[in-house]
Order: sequence, then C-alpha cells, then structure tokens
Amino acid sequence: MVKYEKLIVEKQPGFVVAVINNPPANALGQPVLRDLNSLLDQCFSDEEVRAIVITGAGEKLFSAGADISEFSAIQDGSTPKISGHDLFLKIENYPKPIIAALQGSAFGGGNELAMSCHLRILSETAKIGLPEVKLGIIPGWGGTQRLPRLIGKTKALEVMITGDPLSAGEALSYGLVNIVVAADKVLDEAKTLAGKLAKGAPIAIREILKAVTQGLNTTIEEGIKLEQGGSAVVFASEDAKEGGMAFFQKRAPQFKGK
Ligand SMILES: C/C=C/C(=O)SCCNC(=O)CCNC(=O)[C@H](O)C(C)(C)COP(=O)(O)OP(=O)(O)OC[C@H]1O[C@@H](n2cnc3c(N)ncnc32)[C@H](O)[C@@H]1OP(=O)(O)O
Repeated sequence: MVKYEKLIVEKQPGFVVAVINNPPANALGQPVLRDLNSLLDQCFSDEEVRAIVITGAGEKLFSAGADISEFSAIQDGSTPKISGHDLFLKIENYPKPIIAALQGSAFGGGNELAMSCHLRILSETAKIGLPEVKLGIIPGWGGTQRLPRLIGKTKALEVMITGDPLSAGEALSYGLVNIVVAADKVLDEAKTLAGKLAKGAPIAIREILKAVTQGLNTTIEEGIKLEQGGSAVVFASEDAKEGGMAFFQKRAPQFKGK
C-alpha cells in the first residue's frame, strides 16, 4: 500500500475515502498534489475501487487553495513538479466517479479541485469561491474554464472578478454542487453515494463519464459519436447481458465490470 504524507486514505467496500490532512488550511501544496496523484494511479486498475471520495480534515476548510507559501518559488521561475492542471485533468477524465465531499469551505485551488471532480456535496455552512483576484492573480488550475461551464458565464465572471464566494444555497441554485447537507452529514452522504455507485455497472458509468466530459468540449455531432462509441462498448459487455437478465428475473443485477 502506498505511504501517503498528507492524505489519510480509508478503504471502504467498493470505494476509497481520501482525507486531505494539511493543517491549518488543507492548502494544496506539492506534497498534497503528489499524494492525490499517487492515489489516482493506485486506484486506477484496482477493480475493488469503483469510486473515490475526496474530503478535507477538520470542520472549517475543505481546502483554502494552493499553498501561497509556494508562490515565491514560482515567481523565482521554478516549475512545480506536480502540475495542478495535469492532476485536475486526470481527475476530470478518470474512468471512475470521484466525489468531492466539501465538509468545509473551498477557495481557489480547493474549489478548482472540487470542480474537476464529477460530483460535489457541500456543507450548508460552507462557502465556495475563487478569491484569487484578491491576491492580484487569477484562478490558475482551471477555474476560468470549469466554473463558466458549470454555472454559466454571467455568475462565473462575477465570482471571479469580485473574488466573493458563493454561499451553499447559491452554489446549489447555480448548479455548482449536487447536494447541500448539514456539515456533519457531508461525509456520510458522500460515502452513501459512493457505495451506491460502487454497486452500479462500472463499464456503463465509465462510458457515461467519458461521453459527458469529452462531449462538452466538442461539437454535438462529435459528442454523439462519443455516445455511439460508448453504447457499442456497453452492449458488448457481460454487464449489459446481466442487466437485462436481472430485469426480467426481477432481481438486483450483479455487475462485474466485464
Ligand atoms: C492555482 C491556484 C491558486 C490558489 O488557490 S491561490 C489561493 C486562493 N485561496 C485564497 O485566497 C484563500 C486564502 N485564505 C483565506 O482567505 C483565509 O485563510 C480563509 C478565509 C481560508 C480562512 O480565514 P481565517 O479563518 O481568518 O484563517 P487565517 O488566519 O486566514 O488562516 C489560517 C492559517 O491558514 C493559513 N492559510 C490560509 N490559506 C492558505 C493558503 N491558501 N496557503 C497557505 N496558507 C494558508 C494562514 O496563513 C494561517 O496560517 P497561520 O495560522 O500560521 O497564520
């Protein structure tokens, strides 16, 4: 098992929970990015892992973003070993669902990490935003691209040029998160959802994630070709046969990912 420095990794039946443990702000310094990258590589071909939950340690912050103390190194021209862009694209294109369990507020790169995940559960007392402009910089790990795609240009521009965060209610109403629950219920909710997805058809879920994620970056005609490709893959799978049989036998399907 990989040794993580800044992640607490807990294996559950069918999924894994990764807790970002980098006090005081769960800042996404290089050690955190490195551990998240190792976790994704570790779980990629582990058939027992069908979903991943990422959350933060403590109650206040999921993550306050990139580690501001690392900025001087960047200003001196050094290139970080692990690129936030590469890591977040790996998450966004991951073949298994990744759920951000936002037990606390998410700012800057913390929000950008959450937006690269497929699903987001937010604490009702948390805020979520991109305050980089208040530091005289801009969102630098995909926020300028993902936030408009998730909530629309008008509100996304307001969030980024004012630097003011959204409340949980606003985040839900703008479609930035899937569900808002009490702070102490976020992780339970995420585990329940991950457990449900772990019982789902892994190939079908993989092909849906691929068609939606890649389809949003291309034309409708190209997107339909992606969907057709995914349909061909799933219809050729044992799982599709199992799904049909289970339906007619009025029993729960047992999807093996084959
Ligand atoms: C490509 C990506 C770029 C980015 O993500 S740029 C960073 C974007 N994020 C932000 O701008 C948020 C910065 N943090 C804050 O605004 C505040 O913090 C909070 C609102 C999150 C919390 O405020 P409060 O409750 O007053 O706590 P506190 O005293 O500001 O912070 C507690 C400790 O946490 C450290 N800290 C907070 N955020 C970061 C960070 N992003 N990188 C490194 N350290 C951070 C502070 O310095 C301090 O530390 P000490 O207790 O030793 O004074």
